[in-house]
Amino acid sequence: MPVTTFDFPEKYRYQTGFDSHLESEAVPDSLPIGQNSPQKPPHGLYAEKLSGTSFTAPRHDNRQAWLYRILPSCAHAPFGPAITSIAEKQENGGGGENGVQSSPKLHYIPNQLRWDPFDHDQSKTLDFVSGQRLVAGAGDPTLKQGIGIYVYAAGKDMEDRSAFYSADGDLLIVPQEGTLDIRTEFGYLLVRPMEICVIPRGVKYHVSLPSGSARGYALELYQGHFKLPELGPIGTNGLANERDFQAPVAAFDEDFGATAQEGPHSYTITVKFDNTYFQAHQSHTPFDVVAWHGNYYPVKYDLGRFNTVGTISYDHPDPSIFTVLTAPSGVPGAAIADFVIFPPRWLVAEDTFRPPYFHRNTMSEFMGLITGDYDAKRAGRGGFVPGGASLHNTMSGHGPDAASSEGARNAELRPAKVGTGSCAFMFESCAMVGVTDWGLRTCSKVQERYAEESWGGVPVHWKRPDGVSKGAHLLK
Ligand SMILES: O=C(O)Cc1cc(O)ccc1O
Ligand SMILES: [Fe+2]
Repeated sequence: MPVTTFDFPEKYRYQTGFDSHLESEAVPDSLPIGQNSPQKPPHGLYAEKLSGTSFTAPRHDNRQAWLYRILPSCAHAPFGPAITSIAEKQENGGGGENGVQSSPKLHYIPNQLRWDPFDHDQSKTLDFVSGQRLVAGAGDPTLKQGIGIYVYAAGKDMEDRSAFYSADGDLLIVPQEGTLDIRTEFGYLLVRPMEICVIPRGVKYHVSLPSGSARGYALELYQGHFKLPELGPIGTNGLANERDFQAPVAAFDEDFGATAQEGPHSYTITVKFDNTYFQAHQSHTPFDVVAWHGNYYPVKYDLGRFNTVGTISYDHPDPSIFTVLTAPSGVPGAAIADFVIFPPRWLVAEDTFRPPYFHRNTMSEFMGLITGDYDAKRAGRGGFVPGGASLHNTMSGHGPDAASSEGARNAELRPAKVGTGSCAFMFESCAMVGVTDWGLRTCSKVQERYAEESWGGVPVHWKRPDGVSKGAHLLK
């Protein structure tokens, strides 16, 4: 059989909508009309359903897609152990045998943590999958509960004729440097810094790097799916609008033999399954979906389109007003993962301490910086820097550092634009977040004096109304 690649000039043309029911066909009349499973689907295609929720999930949660493809996904040789487990990949020495639970050990610690920028892949030996490192997480993918927080650094494309999928969850990718050219079963997504994308659980993809290297952050959702936050009194528009989410259009290759196992080339399919990597081979391309429809599909979003709202009177609103996407935990109002951004915005609040307030939170806050700097944190070397991160875990006190706090107390409160040319983000979770050995030690990026340098110098301003100070300095 000849190997051809259809040349799709519209490779990066998208259709729009978040959790919409979309459909796309790369060849006209490939989608059956009025039914999903005709006796013989059009053009000799196979119909295959991809279920992102149980069949019986309530309508507003239900996520399913129908794929019309040249060969069904089941036609592959058995999976065997691949690179090993996440634990081994991270040089933790953890065991990762075929089928053995091998999530890395997580350290739950109350200290505030901040990381210098994570290393690039200078060696050019890591691709988007092998270049991922689990920094922190909570829960367990086998129970479909919790999250994994990753950083990635890649210096090469994934191998030709390879694809990856995660059975563990949906992956929210936040590129910090370098463009990701993501070929998915549903079509292509080009994702650049200041854009994000979500690849749903089970969707196969291949990542190449047009810019040669890439670095960024990712959050894997072991439970449920991201939604747009409720808008409440904000009304019908605002924050991230549905129409700004972009989904691929169908695109496919033809590379197969007369039967599923007689193709001319071998494709490697890698799956992350309970944080353990398995590989299987098949002799037909996994990117053979000619048409699809449904509401379970990968999507990208340009953070520059976020419609930021804030106070126009006084006080510092909670950062929940900056929520781009939220993944419910099951407890009303408590997210297992919120994705929150801090975009450029005007601050106009009167008689207000304008930076993020001093804070202890039952939710844990993992922050990263895509570009620029974050108000209330020291920028530059040793500070909160693009490509670095911080974690303020459940009930761990944090807030503006001493210099920012003093500056804000004394600032003249004119309207001021903050965050120009910058974007920080937060993965906020109702779970207590544990840190991996890699995150605590192996990466060697933890700033040992973060808390001391940030808050050790916070001055006492307390004045007793009676004018008598009992400060220790007076007792000496
Ligand atoms: O800790 C942080 O920097 C995140 C944050 C920002 C904000 O504006 C208010 C509260 C909060 O936790
Ligand atoms: Fe906070």
